[in-house]
Amino acid sequence: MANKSKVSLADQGFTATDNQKWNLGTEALVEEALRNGEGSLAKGGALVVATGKHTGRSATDKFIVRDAETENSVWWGKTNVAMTPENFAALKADFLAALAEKPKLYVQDLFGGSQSEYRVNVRVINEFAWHSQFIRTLLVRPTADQLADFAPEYTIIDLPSFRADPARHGTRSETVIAVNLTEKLILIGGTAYAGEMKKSVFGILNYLLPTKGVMPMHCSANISPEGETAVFFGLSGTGKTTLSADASRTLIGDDEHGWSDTAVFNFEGGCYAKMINLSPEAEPEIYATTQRFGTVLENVVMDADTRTLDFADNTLAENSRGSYPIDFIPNTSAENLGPVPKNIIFLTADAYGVLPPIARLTAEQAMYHFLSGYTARVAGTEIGVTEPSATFSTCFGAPFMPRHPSVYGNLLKERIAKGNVTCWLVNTGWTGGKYGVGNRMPIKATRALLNAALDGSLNSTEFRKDPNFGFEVPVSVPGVDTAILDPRGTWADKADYDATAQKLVGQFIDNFAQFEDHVDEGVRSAAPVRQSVAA
Ligand SMILES: Nc1ncnc2c1ncn2[C@@H]1O[C@H](COP(=O)(O)OP(=O)(O)O)[C@@H](O)[C@H]1O
Ligand SMILES: C=C(OP(=O)(O)O)C(=O)O
Ligand SMILES: [Mn+2]
Repeated sequence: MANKSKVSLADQGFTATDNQKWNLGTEALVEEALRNGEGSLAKGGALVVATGKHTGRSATDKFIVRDAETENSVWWGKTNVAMTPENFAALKADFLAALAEKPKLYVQDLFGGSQSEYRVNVRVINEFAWHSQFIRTLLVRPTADQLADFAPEYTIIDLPSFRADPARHGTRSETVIAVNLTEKLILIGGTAYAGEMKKSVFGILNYLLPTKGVMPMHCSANISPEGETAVFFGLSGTGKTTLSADASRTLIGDDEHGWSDTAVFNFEGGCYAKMINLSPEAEPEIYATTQRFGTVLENVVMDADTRTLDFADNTLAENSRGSYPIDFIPNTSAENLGPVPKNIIFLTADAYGVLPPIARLTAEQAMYHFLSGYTARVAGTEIGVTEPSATFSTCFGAPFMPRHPSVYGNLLKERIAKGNVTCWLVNTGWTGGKYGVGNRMPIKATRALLNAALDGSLNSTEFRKDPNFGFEVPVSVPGVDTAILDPRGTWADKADYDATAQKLVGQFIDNFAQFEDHVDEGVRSAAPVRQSVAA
């Protein structure tokens, strides 16, 4: 069969149908998906699919096998949850039995990582053609020559129809993402959310690269016309993908990067953008990707007759997504890298409306915020529930970081200490009051503030010190409504602002207790300050 690898599934010890589709390209995979009834075509040619129950990652169903390899190298706790080798063995046996039953399989041999010295060979075995299309879009596609002698190092078996058994497999539910770093095997079952696959590969690289002197980062990255790189850290929904796609800057990538001694490089070959309320005016580059063949749209609602897309419709998911090859964005780096960064941005979507839209951080404050990894989620979809809830996810990506946060933190510390980098905190969340009272920060305002920070012009303006957080906040920025720069001023009820700010300060301090012993006094004293607030 064309494109079949020199290492067969049988060579890997897997029993499988002969009906294997190896390294199919976009046209063949989309045709397969349509023929299998997995999805339909939208106006312009994008493939539209629905995932069913799981429309986002199942963070609480993810496990790492705890064995000699991982016992002392993984940071066990709430996010990295252990699976016993015995449970994994049972799960693997059941996965292989399920695999043997599939009438057809899609296999892709891909790279995790764009740079040859820092990448892993990943084989992904899929039940769905659209998943095969997704992962070959998101990972890096080998050339024909590279495929000819490709040997898989890590293997992902992705079977959405598999149902895990908590009694037999030690899982929490029927859904499972089980990572075995010794066997170099990842088993994904009971979910059709495609993002699990790409974030699993991210987890492998986050495990491996610190030992090679590379800092792996949950961030987007782009380059100014002058050749200066900026990286944008942030948890899901804070704006990495949105803000990194900017016609005036060259995109390196939207989600996963490594910072070596000489460069910031992409791990991936594609992007995965949020589609909810996507606006052609605010996000023209991303919108354009939805109107063409090769893009996969996950849980976007479409009119069956006209095939027009309705990005405002959240009936299938709030987390609707579009995946597309990186070169669907007009201005991208051909080498998938840029120089080491001049600016580091921490994006946070503060639903409390407490943080300013932009603040400049000292090196110690940057470490404090990196280890904290704050964002705030809106309270959910229940009517009348308007209280936001704080989320602290260390390194702005706890679910993907197998090692102790201090491993990643120390890599950042070394890099900041080399100098020549400015760190910023950017609130893409609420202004004019908390969620339910105020509004989401206009994308235009965020972009204008970022541009001023990144072109250096902001550095020469006047700053004030934030009384709660101690960082510096610009007083006025050309082209931006001065009023939004001071969040307290945007709140109708100042006492409510002060109380809400102090509530958030308290949550930061409580969360940071776990890191106190891992940082020096400088970072400890970069904490926000508790103040007595008049009742
Ligand atoms: N000021 C803002 N900055 C960035 N994104 C914003 C802003 N206001 C609203 N949004 C919306 O928030 C979402 C950010 O999502 P995305 O960029 O995909 O985040 P991430 O890549 O960090 O998960 C998008 O749907 C975007 O349209
Ligand atoms: C794909 C994801 O990443 P992000 O939301 O950060 O873009 C995800 O968290 O599932
Ligand atoms: Mn993203």
